[in-house]
Amino acid sequence: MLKIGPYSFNSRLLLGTGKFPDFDIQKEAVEKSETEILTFAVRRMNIFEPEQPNFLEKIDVNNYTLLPNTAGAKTAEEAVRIAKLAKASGLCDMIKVEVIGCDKTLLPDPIETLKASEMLLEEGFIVLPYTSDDVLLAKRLEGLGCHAIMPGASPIGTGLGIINPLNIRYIIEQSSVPVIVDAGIGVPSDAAKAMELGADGVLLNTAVSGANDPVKMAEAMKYGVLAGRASYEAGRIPKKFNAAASSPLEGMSIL
Ligand SMILES: CC(=O)[C@@H](O)[C@H](O)COP(=O)(O)O
Repeated sequence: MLKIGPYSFNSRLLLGTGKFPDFDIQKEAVEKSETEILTFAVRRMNIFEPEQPNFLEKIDVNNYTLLPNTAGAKTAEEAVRIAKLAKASGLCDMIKVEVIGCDKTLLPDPIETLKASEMLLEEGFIVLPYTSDDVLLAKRLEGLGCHAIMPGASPIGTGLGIINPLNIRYIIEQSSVPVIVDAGIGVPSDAAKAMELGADGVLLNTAVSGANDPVKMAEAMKYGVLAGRASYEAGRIPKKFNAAASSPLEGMSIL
């Protein structure tokens, strides 16, 4: 079970909803992924204009927990404004804090992310900040009371996978709240790697929406997350630098 604040989920895969070729493929991919949490940019939603086109229109949103995110915010104040808008429109009280500090790298602004998280916690939100893989910043965010920490594997949309597994491992080891590796996942083995490191979940979007076959990739990601989690729970063998026969012959007579 993935537990975030008062919420529990069976699936550990969180899926972004943007950039799909069309709404039918989006719907099918979401279903195949078996995700229970969908994230979307509040700014892209016509939340106060139900008659306008809705980019989740094909999805039965009652079957999912919607995780609004503050994409587009460049300051803490903007992020808080977006989060309040989401709450006012009746969306879930969970918020993914995304305050981008650089248009080229799309890396999160650490200071504004920290500020926004603090302000949103004071407002009673369930706060999930998207952060870099900075170990000390992750600790500071947890110290504020954030309900989960979402370190990036690599910059959004790059599909480069986990650039710094050691930092992700440190963040996981020190954290007493769920760690969800977010952004930069390219293939299911990246998602599996995150889970093998001990992540509680993985959030991804582009790897599925941009795949040649998004529906098949959504299913593959589901298995990647499941395999990685099972491997983590099973406990891997230690890495060794000396070979050890898989079928030891000691004590056996050679024919
Ligand atoms: C959808 C969302 O929240 C993105 O900002 C997220 O970080 C996913 O990144 P990828 O598209 O690289 O998976």
